[in-house]
Amino acid sequence: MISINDLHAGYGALSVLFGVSLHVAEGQTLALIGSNGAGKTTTFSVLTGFVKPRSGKVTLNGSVISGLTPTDIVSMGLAMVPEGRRLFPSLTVEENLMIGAHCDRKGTWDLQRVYSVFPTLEPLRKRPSSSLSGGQQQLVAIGRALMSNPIVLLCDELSLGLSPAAVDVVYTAISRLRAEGMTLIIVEQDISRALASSDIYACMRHGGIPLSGPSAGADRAQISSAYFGMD
Ligand SMILES: Nc1ncnc2c1ncn2[C@@H]1O[C@H](COP(=O)(O)OP(=O)(O)OP(=O)(O)O)[C@@H](O)[C@H]1O
Repeated sequence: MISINDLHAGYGALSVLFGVSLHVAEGQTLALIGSNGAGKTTTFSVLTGFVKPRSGKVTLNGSVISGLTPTDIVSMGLAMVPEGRRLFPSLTVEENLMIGAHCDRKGTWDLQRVYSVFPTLEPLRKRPSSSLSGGQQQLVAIGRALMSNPIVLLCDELSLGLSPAAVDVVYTAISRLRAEGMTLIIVEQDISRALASSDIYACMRHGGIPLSGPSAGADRAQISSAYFGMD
């Protein structure tokens, strides 16, 4: 479904990614975990076309997407829920959702399907997004990304700044999407939450992936060692 092969990337003189390779099969959820500065956001920036890789290749459903523009990458079927949600506060829920549909990619996601998967949004559809709770706003941000009919959805730190109750709401939404067969890559700092919400995990450190594997039965101590760089 999505394959990332030996990706190297950075900013000017700074090298950040040193040979990142990941593969996510159709319907799988990958949790990308790692401490601050490990390179998770940079990986997402390369996947979405905002940072050009220095070398390496990303393929989506067999087509090379690395090096394409962000607009072309969305059209090819890769969408992202950005850290901090980035909704238009004065626009209504429905207007925010419709922004995701502008790429005109054909598929089964439309307003009706978003409301059926996230039923709490429908009664709020005429409300400005700024009047919603943090958890509800995160659902709008996820719904907006779905409106582009992605093959793969990237979610960057969905729980950041949310109350524990709101985080539960958001991860219930993620489990619904998994049940719908969506292919997901989530960045999540909470290791327990990340493992509980994914099929496979990859632990990132210093721009590489020292540890990866199935989430079920993953060795927490080994992950903590890779996460914090302990031997
Ligand atoms: N736009 C940028 N320009 C220059 N350096 C950057 C830029 N964005 C990130 N970096 C640097 O790249 C490295 C990796 O950062 P990145 O944001 O990818 O890590 P991260 O794992 O997502 O961490 P965090 O959880 O803090 O977002 C860090 O050293 C960071 O300072």
